[in-house]
Amino acid sequence: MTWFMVALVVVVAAAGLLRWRRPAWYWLTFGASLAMLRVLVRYGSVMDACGLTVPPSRWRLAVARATNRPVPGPRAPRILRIRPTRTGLVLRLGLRPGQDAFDVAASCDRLRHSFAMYGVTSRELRSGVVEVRMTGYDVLKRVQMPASTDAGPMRVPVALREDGSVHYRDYRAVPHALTLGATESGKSVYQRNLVAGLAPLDVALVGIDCKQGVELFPLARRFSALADNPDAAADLLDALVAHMEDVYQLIRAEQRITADVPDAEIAADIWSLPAKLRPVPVVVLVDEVAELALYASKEEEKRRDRIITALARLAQLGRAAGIYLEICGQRFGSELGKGITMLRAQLTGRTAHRVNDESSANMAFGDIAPDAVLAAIQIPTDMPGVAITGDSTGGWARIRAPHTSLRQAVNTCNRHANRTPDLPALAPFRPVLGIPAPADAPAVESIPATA
Ligand SMILES: Nc1ncnc2c1ncn2[C@@H]1O[C@H](COP(=O)(O)OP(=O)(O)OP(=O)(O)O)[C@@H](O)[C@H]1O
Repeated sequence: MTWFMVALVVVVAAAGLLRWRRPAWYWLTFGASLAMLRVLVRYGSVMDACGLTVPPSRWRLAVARATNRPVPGPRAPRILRIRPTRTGLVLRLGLRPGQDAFDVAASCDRLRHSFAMYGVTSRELRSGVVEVRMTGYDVLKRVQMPASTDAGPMRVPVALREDGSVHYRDYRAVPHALTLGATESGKSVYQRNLVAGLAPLDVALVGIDCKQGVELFPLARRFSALADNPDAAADLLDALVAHMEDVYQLIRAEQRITADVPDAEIAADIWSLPAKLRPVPVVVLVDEVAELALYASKEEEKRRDRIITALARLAQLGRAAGIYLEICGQRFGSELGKGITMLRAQLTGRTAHRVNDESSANMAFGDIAPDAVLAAIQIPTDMPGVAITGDSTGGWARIRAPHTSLRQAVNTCNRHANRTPDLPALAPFRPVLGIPAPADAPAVESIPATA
């Protein structure tokens, strides 16, 4: 038995050294320490080969000459810290004079091959310090979120980034977001992860699901208001605008500005109100947004204008009142009529799942991160759930949400049903719980008689 264990350890370690395919379990057992050894042993020569070294400084040359010692070699960035993680390694490098973060970013692919890692990415932490993240295997193939994450009051972990770090949806940093993707690209699973992440928090969930409620109604126990058709959605959005105005009145009443109130204590949004007075924040999830913007008659056109105006007002003014928009759809461009591009401009967070054409990717990233457009159209069809996420800083990353089934999301919502707040303004839209009446089966045409 002992010999068998020794042989197993040797074979697995050899697999790592010989660069065979390394799955996640391999990485967790041996990979991290072997990779750390490999990086430390080869660091100087790899950096030199990748063009990440600088010639020795003048004073070092002078000291060598004065002391009659050999000429010092080129110098690589200093390793400030090396840390093994669940998915790979994180290196913190101190740049030498003359180097910049772009040099390291441009060499990531060379570093990946040289250190035999699956992926290497870099980002500047502060002037002169760059963080290089290395992953040992494809972390997006089968997403496993870490057991502990850095969640916050309005910050939920929703996906894993390709560099192994957790992708958060932080409503206070990025209040409104747009999620696009072709059919079967993984939008609903992403939205389900969001709902499951928000369910345990002190937040009201409001849903508009124009697929007749099939995605959001099973999660109804955790929702304070739901609408499953454009008529109900128009009324619900008007009620939300009225709620927003009430919250603003409350903030005004609490400001009580006098000469002796320090600037920092003047409330300008719900988060600066005392906790006992603070209205509960509201996250509005809209699935298949294009359905709200389509119309076939004059009446429907009026309803459409009402919906888009209310959404634009919530996007413009909602943040301070604690109302956050999460809009999902297949396309969201100017062909949906007036007001759409104005509304889109307010949606800071952008996520694009697989899209069928460049113009759909442009709707998500054309105005903020043009190089993310190419990445979005390259997502393969056999990887549903993989998405590109970007923000107004121009940065973007490849992410994938863990596969959460509808059953798991329903269980999470039911477990936290007692947290569902009652919002008087939205009371008429509170979902009625119970088993819905069976729907009539679609009529089947009789088979024509044949001779
Ligand atoms: N993160 C993921 N990991 C693994 N599989 C996924 C992931 N996301 C989605 N899928 C799979 O992809 C398929 C489509 O997902 P989903 O229903 O979320 O797509 P969609 O974009 O909402 O499609 P539609 O617009 O037609 O409703 C599902 O079978 C789902 O199991």
